[in-house]
Amino acid sequence: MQDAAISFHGVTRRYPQKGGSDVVALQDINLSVPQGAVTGIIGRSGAGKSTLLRMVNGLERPSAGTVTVNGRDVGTASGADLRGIRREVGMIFQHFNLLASRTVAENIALPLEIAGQTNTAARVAELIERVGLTAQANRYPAELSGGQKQRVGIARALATGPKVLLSDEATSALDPDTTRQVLDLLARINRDLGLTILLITHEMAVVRDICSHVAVIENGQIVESGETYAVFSRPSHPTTRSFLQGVTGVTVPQFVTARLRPDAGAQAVVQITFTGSHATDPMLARLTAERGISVNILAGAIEEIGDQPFGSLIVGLPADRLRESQRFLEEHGLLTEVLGYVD
Ligand SMILES: Nc1ncnc2c1ncn2[C@@H]1O[C@H](COP(=O)(O)OP(=O)(O)OP(=O)(O)O)[C@@H](O)[C@H]1O
Repeated sequence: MQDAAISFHGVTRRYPQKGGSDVVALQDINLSVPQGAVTGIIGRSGAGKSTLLRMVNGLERPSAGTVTVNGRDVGTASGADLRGIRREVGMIFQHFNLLASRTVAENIALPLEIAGQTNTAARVAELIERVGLTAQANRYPAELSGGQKQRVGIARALATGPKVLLSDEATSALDPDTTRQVLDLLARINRDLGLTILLITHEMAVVRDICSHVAVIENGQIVESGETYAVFSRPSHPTTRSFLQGVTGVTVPQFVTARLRPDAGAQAVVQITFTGSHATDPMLARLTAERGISVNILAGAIEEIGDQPFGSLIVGLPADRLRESQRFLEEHGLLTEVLGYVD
């Protein structure tokens, strides 16, 4: 097992309210963020994501429980200890938080200056090159696109050589193409520097694209967590299922949904999910060849999730052979879910 870079043990955060009961932002959070992985925390607005993230660099303190970063307790750290932890934890933000009066290079140099370094030029140049902004080094934030601003944010977060990078909805203000480029950059940094990344998002597509691990948070509690492909292929909580709708690349075609019924019909419409080594197995062909069951493929997609092939097919199967087909497919490592029936 990988070591945990960040651990939450029984973490609760209450906000006292004047003349009322406390707001419980987080309740008994237990979570292990693996070293060197990209982990996503996904949840709706108000679920507790920001509170959770801000505990990792000590901007928030637990009301109960402990948060450790590389084995050091953040919740009780102060002074030099807390500064030491913060140097190991970089952070990027949805609205970039750049200083408008400083150029790209000067923004990136800022954390180095704060750390007391004077000869920053070579380090800044290296960071600028890493994020692909060499041509923009002397521009001001107002002269940059959103994606370029976030690249500056990333370079600035990396300046002091952190071991952990926190991302607070870093792509939420960006268009899909730019989002893709920024996520690619984060994935590359994770690979090249072995940096642990913990990100919060409300978009499952972000999790699909770069997270090897995911935790789903709702009402201050983690309702599901694990390796991304495992959670995607077997979501157990309704919130996870609703986040997954539309991001696994396959939806029931309109001509089928229009006729879909929840009860009986001649054909069962079944979603088949396959992951890892099963992705390329020709199981449907075998279902036909070995059992004489005809399979009507309605939609399908294969993508890569958490570095694993992840496929999803929607097929029609004869309703009177449904049980047998499901058993055959499940025995061979595929997951099946009946979506409804058509005549
Ligand atoms: N300083 C505070 N005082 C009182 N309540 C707070 C405070 N900060 C957060 N909360 C409450 O704690 C809960 C969790 O908030 P948090 O900001 O962590 O959620 P979130 O998932 O990050 O939401 P969003 O995506 O909208 O930022 C919410 O009910 C929020 O109103």
